[in-house]
Amino acid sequence: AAFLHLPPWRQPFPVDPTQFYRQYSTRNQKDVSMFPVENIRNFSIIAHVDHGKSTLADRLLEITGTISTTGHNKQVLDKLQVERERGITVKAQTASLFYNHEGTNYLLNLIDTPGHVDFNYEVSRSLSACQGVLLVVDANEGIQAQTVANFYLAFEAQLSIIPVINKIDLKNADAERVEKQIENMFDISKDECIRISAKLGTNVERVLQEVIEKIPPPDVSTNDPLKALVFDSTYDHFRGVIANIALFGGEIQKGHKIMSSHTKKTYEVSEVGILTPNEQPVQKLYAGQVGYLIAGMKEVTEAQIGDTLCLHKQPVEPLPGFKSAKPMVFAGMYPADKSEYNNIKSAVEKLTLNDSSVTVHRDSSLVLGAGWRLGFLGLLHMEVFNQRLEQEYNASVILTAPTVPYKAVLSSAKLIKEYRGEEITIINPSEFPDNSMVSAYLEPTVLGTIITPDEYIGKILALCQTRSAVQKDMVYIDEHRVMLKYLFPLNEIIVDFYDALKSLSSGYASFDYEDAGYQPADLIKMDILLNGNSVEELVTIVQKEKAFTVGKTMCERLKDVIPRQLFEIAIQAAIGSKIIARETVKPYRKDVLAKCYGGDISRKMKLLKRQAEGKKKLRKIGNVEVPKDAFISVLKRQPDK
Ligand SMILES: Nc1nc2c(ncn2[C@@H]2O[C@H](COP(=O)(O)OP(=O)(O)OP(=O)(O)O)[C@@H](O)[C@H]2O)c(=O)[nH]1
Repeated sequence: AAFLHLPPWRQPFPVDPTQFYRQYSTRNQKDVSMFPVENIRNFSIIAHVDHGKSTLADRLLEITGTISTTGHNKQVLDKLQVERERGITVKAQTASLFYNHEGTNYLLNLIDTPGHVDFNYEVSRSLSACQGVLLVVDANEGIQAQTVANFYLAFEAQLSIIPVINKIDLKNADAERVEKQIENMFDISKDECIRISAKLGTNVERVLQEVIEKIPPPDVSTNDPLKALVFDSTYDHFRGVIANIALFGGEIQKGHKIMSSHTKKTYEVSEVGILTPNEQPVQKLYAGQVGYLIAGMKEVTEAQIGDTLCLHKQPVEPLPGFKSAKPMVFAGMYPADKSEYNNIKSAVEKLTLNDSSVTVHRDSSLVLGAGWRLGFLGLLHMEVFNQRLEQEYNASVILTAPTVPYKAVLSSAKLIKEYRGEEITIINPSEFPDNSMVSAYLEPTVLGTIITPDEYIGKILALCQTRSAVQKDMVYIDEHRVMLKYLFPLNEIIVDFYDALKSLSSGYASFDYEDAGYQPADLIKMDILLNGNSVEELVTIVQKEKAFTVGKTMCERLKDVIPRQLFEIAIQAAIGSKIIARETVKPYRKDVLAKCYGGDISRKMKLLKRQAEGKKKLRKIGNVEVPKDAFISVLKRQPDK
């Protein structure tokens, strides 16, 4: 009561957020009007994978009383099941924190970001709603490839960067070395680094203070017309589309009639709120704040990420949208059971709303029926998407071997009716145009960054050479660590480059890449035949000079994954009508039941049942049965251990 004469934002903030809600809520609706723009900070945590973003986020949530300290809060912001299982953040999540600093109450909006290279796109999206970032670096591992990539994303977006050195509790922590790296690489004085242990909570409070002191408030005004950037959206089975928004002007509340600048469709707002990290309705959201909005958007395509929402009667100049994500890896997806087509179609639609970086084209295969050709940001992205389909939507699908988008320049486009343009993009190898129609092929390339302890350089150079990579740069970032830059054909790294790099460097080398455009390539189409039948899903585009090796490896791999059957199976790789490699799977010698001597019926039944279950996971090509997961395992250059 002693503070009641003070304006609301000068009042000491209760540590328990439930008190806050009691104090500032009317009929269960929270009120965030007590935070003028100058008391708002919007920031993100960026880091290399596993350097501790999620753990730091948990501590920040606890210190600010957003979540209780009693329960075990392990990576509260990682909500998806795949994220908990794989221990990686896939989908960026947002949380509003309340914090009192030197007598003033602040509203801090924390936007969690994924660390893996495939999800770089989510990082830049999160950054567009922020004015600053915490750049977290592991005190033991030091700067890694993704640290560099993330630093530049933040730097180019002109955000304030607060370097945080995490895990100082580790025995091998060497904060000083990491500070030197930061000074060297990013030109940030080592005095600016904060040394913390997110696990133990050491110095984490200091991080909050720096967020307030070093990151500027958003430069916006409530007096301007409403301008809300949709920076993320999720689909809820019961409530429809929930859009995450950052307000660049004006205010928004229930009942407002709003319009999408993109589609010009209008909606009535039914709820606005903040994320703590669960949805908490508020009466109004004000310029500078970050929160969510529900406005009766039912179609998954309505809440386009990057769209600007405004008042129906007050159209505004839309904010610059996001660079749309560019898919780097394509694969065919088919229902494992054809009758499931419609269920899977709706699951794919819902998942792509949450993950708009996936592109979807309808496709069909002779054997697998109707399906889709999907574009992903990378192989992990593809696996995560597949896993989410299975876990969240109970959908069972067959994924074909991943490929990159090649281009072909047609020599006489006018003569080929199907292709109107001179240059076509091929996202499906089975549609690869014949060499006789093409004057040049082009393949996508990436500029890769590898950071490694110098003892592994020899092995890494050799690996890069086998991947047709061209060295662009090599610098020492401290006495023992080297940063290498290579230009790779994208195709050479999508499947297993990262695994190979990790295993030859005992896990110490890190890798990140960015798009580097197209380059001419000498390409050719290779078929895989099983007893003379071409397997559409295994058609591969290869560099001419590598055709023989790739064909041989694929045949050998297939031999390992195709079970013996009643007859001999010939596995062949062919270019046109020329066979370039062959392996043979010998037929069964014994009947599985021979061992049972006709006596034990229950044992016989068990064997037959096991066989029948095995069959379900097989699919027929001609007369040959192939396990469904064969496609990915065949394309890997190194078999799974
Ligand atoms: N010893 C120690 N371990 C930590 C600390 N902070 C995080 N860790 C551990 O490091 C691992 C990775 O932490 P996360 O918070 O999941 O890392 P992340 O950066 O969010 O990882 P991604 O979401 O995969 O990008 C976990 O096992 C944490 O328990 C710390 O301060 N000290």
